[in-house]
Amino acid sequence: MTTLTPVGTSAARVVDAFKVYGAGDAEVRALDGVTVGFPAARFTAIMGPSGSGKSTLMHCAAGLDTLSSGSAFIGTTDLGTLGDRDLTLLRRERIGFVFQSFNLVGTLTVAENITLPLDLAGARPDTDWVDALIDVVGLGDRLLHRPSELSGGQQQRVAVARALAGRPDVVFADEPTGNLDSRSGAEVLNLLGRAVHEMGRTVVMVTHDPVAAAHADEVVFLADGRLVDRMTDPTAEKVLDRMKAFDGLAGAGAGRGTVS
Ligand SMILES: Nc1ncnc2c1ncn2[C@@H]1O[C@H](COP(=O)(O)OP(=O)(O)OP(=O)(O)O)[C@@H](O)[C@H]1O
Repeated sequence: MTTLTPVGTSAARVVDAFKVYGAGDAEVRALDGVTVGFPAARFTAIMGPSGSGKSTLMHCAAGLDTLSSGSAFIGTTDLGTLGDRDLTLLRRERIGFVFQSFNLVGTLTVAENITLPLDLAGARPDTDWVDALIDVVGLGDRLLHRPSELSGGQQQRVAVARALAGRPDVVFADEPTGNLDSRSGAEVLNLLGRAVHEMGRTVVMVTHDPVAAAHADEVVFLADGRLVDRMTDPTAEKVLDRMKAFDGLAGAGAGRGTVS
Protein backbone atom coordinates (compact mmCIF):
# COMPACT_ATOMS: atom_id res chain seq x y z
CA MET A 1 0.00 0.00 0.00
CA THR A 2 1.48 3.35 -0.98
CA THR A 3 1.26 6.69 0.79
CA LEU A 4 -0.09 9.90 -0.66
CA THR A 5 2.27 12.06 -2.67
CA PRO A 6 2.60 15.36 -0.77
CA VAL A 7 0.39 18.25 -1.89
CA GLY A 8 2.22 20.65 -4.19
CA THR A 9 4.16 17.96 -6.00
CA SER A 10 3.21 16.20 -9.20
CA ALA A 11 1.58 12.82 -8.74
CA ALA A 12 2.30 12.22 -12.41
CA ARG A 13 4.15 14.19 -15.05
CA VAL A 14 5.62 13.95 -18.51
CA VAL A 15 8.70 15.90 -19.56
CA ASP A 16 9.52 16.78 -23.16
CA ALA A 17 7.23 14.00 -24.32
CA PHE A 18 7.16 12.98 -27.96
CA LYS A 19 5.09 10.15 -29.39
CA VAL A 20 5.44 9.47 -33.08
CA TYR A 21 3.36 6.96 -35.01
CA GLY A 22 4.34 5.78 -38.48
CA ALA A 23 7.22 7.11 -40.56
CA GLY A 24 7.88 9.28 -43.59
CA ASP A 25 4.74 10.74 -45.17
CA ALA A 26 2.60 8.69 -42.77
CA GLU A 27 4.32 10.10 -39.64
CA VAL A 28 1.94 11.45 -36.99
CA ARG A 29 3.29 13.33 -33.99
CA ALA A 30 0.61 12.45 -31.45
CA LEU A 31 2.68 14.20 -28.76
CA ASP A 32 4.99 16.93 -29.96
CA GLY A 33 7.07 18.07 -27.01
CA VAL A 34 4.65 18.09 -24.06
CA THR A 35 5.78 18.94 -20.54
CA VAL A 36 3.01 18.84 -17.97
CA GLY A 37 2.60 17.91 -14.32
CA PHE A 38 -0.58 16.62 -12.70
CA PRO A 39 -0.54 17.96 -9.13
CA ALA A 40 -1.18 15.64 -6.21
CA ALA A 41 -4.56 15.87 -4.52
CA ARG A 42 -6.01 17.76 -7.48
CA PHE A 43 -8.51 16.93 -10.19
CA THR A 44 -7.10 17.72 -13.64
CA ALA A 45 -9.00 17.42 -16.92
CA ILE A 46 -7.29 17.02 -20.30
CA MET A 47 -9.21 18.59 -23.18
CA GLY A 48 -8.57 19.40 -26.82
CA PRO A 49 -9.94 18.78 -30.29
CA SER A 50 -10.31 15.25 -31.63
CA GLY A 51 -6.89 13.83 -32.50
CA SER A 52 -5.02 16.38 -30.38
CA GLY A 53 -3.25 13.68 -28.36
CA LYS A 54 -5.33 13.47 -25.18
CA SER A 55 -5.56 9.68 -25.00
CA THR A 56 -1.94 9.29 -26.04
CA LEU A 57 -0.86 11.64 -23.26
CA MET A 58 -2.92 9.77 -20.70
CA HIS A 59 -1.75 6.35 -21.84
CA CYS A 60 1.91 7.37 -21.80
CA ALA A 61 1.59 9.12 -18.42
CA ALA A 62 -0.07 6.00 -16.98
CA GLY A 63 2.47 3.53 -18.33
CA LEU A 64 -0.03 1.90 -20.71
CA ASP A 65 2.05 3.06 -23.66
CA THR A 66 5.65 4.22 -24.07
CA LEU A 67 6.96 7.55 -25.33
CA SER A 68 9.11 7.83 -28.46
CA SER A 69 11.30 10.21 -26.45
CA GLY A 70 11.06 12.17 -23.23
CA SER A 71 10.14 10.92 -19.77
CA ALA A 72 7.03 9.99 -17.83
CA PHE A 73 7.00 9.89 -14.03
CA ILE A 74 4.61 8.56 -11.43
CA GLY A 75 5.77 10.43 -8.35
CA THR A 76 9.54 10.22 -8.62
CA THR A 77 9.54 6.92 -10.53
CA ASP A 78 10.73 7.30 -14.12
CA LEU A 79 8.59 4.82 -16.07
CA GLY A 80 11.27 4.55 -18.75
CA THR A 81 13.60 2.86 -16.26
CA LEU A 82 11.14 0.05 -15.50
CA GLY A 83 11.02 -3.33 -17.17
CA ASP A 84 7.70 -4.94 -18.14
CA ARG A 85 7.26 -6.68 -14.79
CA ASP A 86 7.92 -3.58 -12.69
CA LEU A 87 5.69 -1.52 -14.95
CA THR A 88 2.87 -4.02 -14.49
CA LEU A 89 3.36 -3.89 -10.73
CA LEU A 90 3.42 -0.09 -10.74
CA ARG A 91 0.19 0.07 -12.74
CA ARG A 92 -1.42 -2.44 -10.41
CA GLU A 93 -0.26 -0.91 -7.14
CA ARG A 94 0.05 2.82 -7.78
CA ILE A 95 -2.46 3.65 -10.50
CA GLY A 96 -6.22 3.31 -10.78
CA PHE A 97 -8.02 3.28 -14.12
CA VAL A 98 -11.56 4.20 -15.12
CA PHE A 99 -12.55 3.61 -18.74
CA GLN A 100 -15.53 4.75 -20.80
CA SER A 101 -16.72 1.15 -21.12
CA PHE A 102 -16.67 0.39 -17.33
CA ASN A 103 -14.62 -2.84 -17.86
CA LEU A 104 -16.13 -4.71 -14.93
CA VAL A 105 -15.86 -8.49 -14.71
CA GLY A 106 -19.34 -9.83 -15.45
CA THR A 107 -18.98 -13.05 -13.46
CA LEU A 108 -17.96 -11.26 -10.25
CA THR A 109 -20.19 -9.44 -7.79
CA VAL A 110 -19.95 -5.72 -7.16
CA ALA A 111 -17.96 -6.37 -3.98
CA GLU A 112 -15.57 -8.73 -5.79
CA ASN A 113 -15.10 -6.26 -8.62
CA ILE A 114 -14.21 -3.49 -6.18
CA THR A 115 -11.52 -5.51 -4.43
CA LEU A 116 -10.28 -7.27 -7.60
CA PRO A 117 -7.09 -5.15 -8.00
CA LEU A 118 -6.21 -5.84 -4.36
CA ASP A 119 -6.89 -9.54 -4.79
CA LEU A 120 -4.74 -9.66 -7.93
CA ALA A 121 -1.94 -7.93 -6.04
CA GLY A 122 -2.30 -10.37 -3.16
CA ALA A 123 -2.91 -7.40 -0.86
CA ARG A 124 -5.29 -7.49 2.07
CA PRO A 125 -8.05 -4.90 1.60
CA ASP A 126 -8.10 -2.04 4.10
CA THR A 127 -11.68 -2.75 5.13
CA ASP A 128 -12.28 0.70 6.67
CA TRP A 129 -11.20 2.34 3.41
CA VAL A 130 -13.20 -0.05 1.20
CA ASP A 131 -16.27 0.38 3.41
CA ALA A 132 -15.91 4.17 3.18
CA LEU A 133 -15.64 3.90 -0.60
CA ILE A 134 -18.73 1.72 -0.84
CA ASP A 135 -20.52 4.28 1.26
CA VAL A 136 -19.39 7.14 -0.95
CA VAL A 137 -20.39 5.37 -4.18
CA GLY A 138 -23.76 4.55 -2.63
CA LEU A 139 -23.87 0.88 -3.62
CA GLY A 140 -23.98 -0.73 -0.20
CA ASP A 141 -27.23 -2.52 -1.05
CA ARG A 142 -25.87 -3.85 -4.37
CA LEU A 143 -22.70 -5.57 -3.23
CA LEU A 144 -23.87 -9.07 -4.16
CA HIS A 145 -25.29 -8.04 -7.53
CA ARG A 146 -23.56 -8.70 -10.86
CA PRO A 147 -22.66 -5.80 -13.17
CA SER A 148 -25.40 -6.81 -15.65
CA GLU A 149 -27.98 -6.12 -12.92
CA LEU A 150 -26.83 -2.51 -12.57
CA SER A 151 -27.44 0.62 -14.63
CA GLY A 152 -24.57 2.15 -16.58
CA GLY A 153 -24.13 4.87 -13.98
CA GLN A 154 -24.05 2.33 -11.16
CA GLN A 155 -21.51 0.23 -13.07
CA GLN A 156 -19.27 3.24 -13.52
CA ARG A 157 -19.56 4.02 -9.81
CA VAL A 158 -18.32 0.48 -9.12
CA ALA A 159 -15.46 1.11 -11.54
CA VAL A 160 -14.56 4.31 -9.65
CA ALA A 161 -14.58 2.43 -6.33
CA ARG A 162 -12.42 -0.30 -7.87
CA ALA A 163 -9.96 2.31 -9.18
CA LEU A 164 -9.69 3.82 -5.67
CA ALA A 165 -9.67 0.59 -3.66
CA GLY A 166 -5.90 0.28 -3.47
CA ARG A 167 -5.41 3.98 -2.62
CA PRO A 168 -3.46 4.59 -5.82
CA ASP A 169 -1.18 7.60 -6.22
CA VAL A 170 -3.25 8.66 -9.21
CA VAL A 171 -6.48 7.65 -10.94
CA PHE A 172 -6.56 8.07 -14.73
CA ALA A 173 -10.06 8.30 -16.18
CA ASP A 174 -10.57 8.12 -19.96
CA GLU A 175 -13.92 9.64 -20.95
CA PRO A 176 -15.54 8.19 -17.80
CA THR A 177 -18.90 9.78 -18.60
CA GLY A 178 -18.83 9.05 -22.34
CA ASN A 179 -21.43 6.27 -22.10
CA LEU A 180 -23.64 7.87 -19.44
CA ASP A 181 -26.64 10.18 -19.46
CA SER A 182 -26.02 13.59 -17.95
CA ARG A 183 -27.43 12.72 -14.52
CA SER A 184 -25.41 9.51 -14.11
CA GLY A 185 -22.41 11.33 -15.53
CA ALA A 186 -22.77 14.06 -12.91
CA GLU A 187 -22.89 11.42 -10.16
CA VAL A 188 -19.67 9.83 -11.39
CA LEU A 189 -17.97 13.24 -11.69
CA ASN A 190 -19.10 14.21 -8.19
CA LEU A 191 -17.62 10.95 -6.98
CA LEU A 192 -14.29 11.65 -8.62
CA GLY A 193 -14.38 15.15 -7.14
CA ARG A 194 -15.06 13.77 -3.65
CA ALA A 195 -12.21 11.29 -4.03
CA VAL A 196 -9.92 14.28 -4.58
CA HIS A 197 -11.34 16.86 -2.19
CA GLU A 198 -12.47 14.63 0.69
CA MET A 199 -10.15 11.66 0.32
CA GLY A 200 -7.00 13.39 -0.92
CA ARG A 201 -6.64 11.35 -4.09
CA THR A 202 -5.35 12.58 -7.46
CA VAL A 203 -7.48 12.30 -10.60
CA VAL A 204 -6.52 12.94 -14.22
CA MET A 205 -9.43 12.75 -16.66
CA VAL A 206 -9.62 12.91 -20.45
CA THR A 207 -12.93 14.32 -21.63
CA HIS A 208 -14.63 15.93 -24.63
CA ASP A 209 -17.33 17.44 -22.45
CA PRO A 210 -16.97 21.00 -21.09
CA VAL A 211 -19.53 20.21 -18.37
CA ALA A 212 -17.40 17.27 -17.23
CA ALA A 213 -14.21 19.34 -17.40
CA ALA A 214 -15.85 21.97 -15.16
CA HIS A 215 -15.76 19.42 -12.31
CA ALA A 216 -11.96 19.55 -12.38
CA ASP A 217 -9.74 21.98 -10.44
CA GLU A 218 -7.77 22.66 -13.59
CA VAL A 219 -8.09 21.95 -17.30
CA VAL A 220 -5.08 21.49 -19.58
CA PHE A 221 -5.68 21.97 -23.29
CA LEU A 222 -3.90 20.08 -26.06
CA ALA A 223 -3.86 20.93 -29.75
CA ASP A 224 -1.82 19.15 -32.41
CA GLY A 225 0.05 17.17 -29.77
CA ARG A 226 1.13 20.26 -27.84
CA LEU A 227 0.07 21.74 -24.54
CA VAL A 228 -1.42 25.10 -25.46
CA ASP A 229 -3.28 26.35 -22.39
CA ARG A 230 -4.23 25.68 -18.77
CA MET A 231 -7.31 26.95 -16.95
CA THR A 232 -7.84 26.89 -13.20
CA ASP A 233 -11.31 26.91 -11.63
CA PRO A 234 -12.99 26.14 -14.94
CA THR A 235 -16.65 26.64 -15.68
CA ALA A 236 -18.44 24.86 -18.53
CA GLU A 237 -18.91 28.22 -20.28
CA LYS A 238 -15.23 29.18 -20.06
CA VAL A 239 -14.13 25.74 -21.27
CA LEU A 240 -16.63 25.83 -24.13
CA ASP A 241 -15.38 29.27 -25.17
CA ARG A 242 -11.80 28.00 -25.14
CA MET A 243 -12.76 25.00 -27.24
CA LYS A 244 -14.63 27.23 -29.70
CA ALA A 245 -11.43 29.20 -30.16
CA PHE A 246 -9.78 25.99 -31.39
CA ASP A 247 -12.61 25.51 -33.89
CA GLY A 248 -12.21 29.08 -35.10
CA LEU A 249 -8.50 28.58 -35.61
CA ALA A 250 -8.73 25.09 -37.12
CA GLY A 251 -6.62 24.91 -40.25
CA ALA A 252 -4.94 28.19 -39.42
CA GLY A 253 -2.12 26.72 -37.37
CA ALA A 254 -4.13 26.38 -34.15
CA GLY A 255 -2.21 25.36 -31.10
CA ARG A 256 1.28 25.81 -32.42
CA GLY A 257 2.39 27.75 -29.37
CA THR A 258 3.53 25.81 -26.33
CA VAL A 259 2.56 26.52 -22.75
CA SER A 260 4.11 24.46 -20.01
N1 LIG B 1 -1.87 3.45 -32.85
C1 LIG B 1 -1.82 4.55 -33.62
N2 LIG B 1 -1.27 4.51 -34.84
C2 LIG B 1 -1.21 5.61 -35.62
N3 LIG B 1 -1.68 6.81 -35.27
C3 LIG B 1 -2.25 6.91 -34.06
C4 LIG B 1 -2.36 5.80 -33.17
N4 LIG B 1 -2.98 6.21 -32.03
C5 LIG B 1 -3.25 7.51 -32.20
N5 LIG B 1 -2.81 7.94 -33.40
C6 LIG B 1 -2.90 9.30 -33.95
O1 LIG B 1 -2.33 10.18 -32.99
C7 LIG B 1 -3.08 11.39 -32.91
C8 LIG B 1 -3.55 11.60 -31.46
O2 LIG B 1 -4.48 10.56 -31.14
P1 LIG B 1 -5.23 10.51 -29.72
O3 LIG B 1 -6.12 9.31 -29.75
O4 LIG B 1 -4.24 10.63 -28.64
O5 LIG B 1 -6.09 11.85 -29.78
P2 LIG B 1 -7.33 12.28 -28.87
O6 LIG B 1 -7.15 13.74 -28.61
O7 LIG B 1 -7.45 11.38 -27.71
O8 LIG B 1 -8.51 12.05 -29.90
P3 LIG B 1 -10.08 11.79 -29.65
O9 LIG B 1 -10.59 13.00 -28.91
O10 LIG B 1 -10.64 11.72 -31.04
O11 LIG B 1 -10.20 10.51 -28.88
C9 LIG B 1 -4.21 11.26 -33.90
O12 LIG B 1 -3.82 11.89 -35.11
C10 LIG B 1 -4.34 9.76 -34.10
O13 LIG B 1 -4.83 9.47 -35.40
